[in-house]
Amino acid sequence: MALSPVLGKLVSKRVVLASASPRRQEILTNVGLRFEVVPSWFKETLEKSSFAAPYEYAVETAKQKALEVANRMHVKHLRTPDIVIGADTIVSVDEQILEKPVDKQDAYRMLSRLSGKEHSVFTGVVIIHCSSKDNQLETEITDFYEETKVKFSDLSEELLWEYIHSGEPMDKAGGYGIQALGGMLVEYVHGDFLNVVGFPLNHFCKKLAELYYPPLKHTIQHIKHDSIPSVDTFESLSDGESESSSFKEHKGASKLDSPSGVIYNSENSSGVRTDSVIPLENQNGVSDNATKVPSKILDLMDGFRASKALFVASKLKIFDHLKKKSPQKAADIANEVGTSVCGTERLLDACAALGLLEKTPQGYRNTDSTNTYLASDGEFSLHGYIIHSNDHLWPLFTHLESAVKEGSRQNHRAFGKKTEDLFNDYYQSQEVKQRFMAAMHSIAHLTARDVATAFDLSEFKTACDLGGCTGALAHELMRIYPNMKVTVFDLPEAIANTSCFQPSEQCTAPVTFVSGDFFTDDLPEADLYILSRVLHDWPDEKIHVLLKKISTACKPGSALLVAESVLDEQKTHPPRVVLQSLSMTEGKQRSGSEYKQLLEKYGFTNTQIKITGNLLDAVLCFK
Ligand SMILES: Cc1cn([C@@H]2O[C@H](COP(=O)(O)OP(=O)(O)OP(=O)(O)O)[C@@H](O)[C@H]2O)c(=O)[nH]c1=O
Repeated sequence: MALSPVLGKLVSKRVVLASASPRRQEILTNVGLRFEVVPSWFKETLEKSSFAAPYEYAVETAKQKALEVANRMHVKHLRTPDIVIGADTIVSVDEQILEKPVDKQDAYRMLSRLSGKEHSVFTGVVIIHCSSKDNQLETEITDFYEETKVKFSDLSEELLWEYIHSGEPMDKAGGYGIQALGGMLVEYVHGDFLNVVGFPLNHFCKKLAELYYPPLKHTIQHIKHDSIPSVDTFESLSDGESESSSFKEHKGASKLDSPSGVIYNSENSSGVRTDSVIPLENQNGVSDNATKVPSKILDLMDGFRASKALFVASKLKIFDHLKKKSPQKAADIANEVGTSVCGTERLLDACAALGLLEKTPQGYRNTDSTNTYLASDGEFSLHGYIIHSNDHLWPLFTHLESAVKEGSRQNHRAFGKKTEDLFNDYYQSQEVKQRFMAAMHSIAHLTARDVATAFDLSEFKTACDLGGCTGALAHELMRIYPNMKVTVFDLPEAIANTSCFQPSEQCTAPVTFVSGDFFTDDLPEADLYILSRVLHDWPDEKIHVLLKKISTACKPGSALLVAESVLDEQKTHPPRVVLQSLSMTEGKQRSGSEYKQLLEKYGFTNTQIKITGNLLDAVLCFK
């Protein structure tokens, strides 16, 4: 893809996204940018009336968010990032600035104000280049904003409330998400769609192009433009140039201090006439028709190497060793792990290249996210799921060609077993059972908070998590809703092995574990039943038995909470979920409307869907 040359400039840098917004993370991840997420603690409380224009407020808020993270990392974590990116999205209507609603009433006020009208969405973006001199943080700040105009249809009260009850508005500026259900409210969009979603990617790439490939004096011509330079400014740039043209060497020629005398005007996207400068060719003299590197395809070609490097480093517990002691040299790690020095060094370098480790002259060390997600004792460790991916999914995926030809799961080829019964497979050996439970625990623990808070569940006094395995979600529910009693109902083989997954500090009443088979045994009584990562695994006949049973067990007013990754209506997004389907289980991944239809068939109504931005979404329906 043509965007890669400029993003490629960031590959060797420690890039930090100072934002908790899952949408920003996704937009940047989707174009292959590698970065660490450090959400900002800056409170969005700047006095709005002190800004002459709404975009100035968004830019200043973005700047404060990013500066807070840069300072905190420098002072507290003693790790100065190279680049911190901050952003702030606001909605502006009738000269008012709307941020995220504080509650449903607030969402109602915002959405009724937007109904039938055109409004502007501004995202302010700040790119901070950081360095440390004499232990002082030095920053060079680049900022810009983007405006997109959006018009809503007239919204009926009923539609408005139904939308608010979906839970979608709550973490979104203006109280809507154009990328999901909120898209249905929109009559037209003028401008960059991704800007509305939370990050103006196109403008960001242009800005980087401007910073990293500043035009040289002899190759520029002055042209009058109606807007910012065309996308060719960065599309035509090859990545083949040497590192000497990186930002550091060229920063003198950037807008901050331009030796060529070229001043880059402050930009806007709303058609204000500005003088701007575009290069006739990039500074390598590479012409526009030079071969472009299809980076997305190359990334896909190499994806298996990256996955396997992660799997092997996890299996060898390298991240655990580095969490206990760092920095460490390759030879020391090889010695501890019992591997070859040359092989270990290559693996460690690969992990550093992938952004999982930092390589310093003193040795290798984990990044913060590696400590959190990859060390096996990290609070939100994915270790169990990674080992499951290596030992179970990898062999299955090596037979993908046969799976596609035959349309069936490849257990027999991958494991020499004819059985299609996933759970019998898993529970036959103690080792496989523990691995499978650790994998399920990883995902359940990581997603528990978002699933438990997707809806206000405080009205339910008793809940039963069917197939709740280690009880990760059950514990989180009891922590969040202290008046709720939660039972986990799962196969005896699973219940017998839950003890090592229980939280060390029990700050709530204990979760009750009951063993049984949800297809054949009576279900424990509850006001709220939960099916987390169950429905996608089973064929329709089994789902029929299960949902019929739950529906019968539910009293009027009881509810069912389904936690699954919900596909978009086209069933091509999120790609992670679409790819999961290739395992060829007898079940399937479903879109929001498919879940709604399925649940309605069993007498559940008022279905609400919350896309959480985490690995699992939540669907709540009532009997
Ligand atoms: C209009 C619109 C907004 N959003 C989201 O609204 C949040 C804005 O809030 P923010 O303060 O800029 O960001 P945040 O989520 O609080 O994160 P942080 O950067 O940590 O402050 C961001 O999430 C955006 O995606 C959507 O997802 N879709 C839309 O159509």
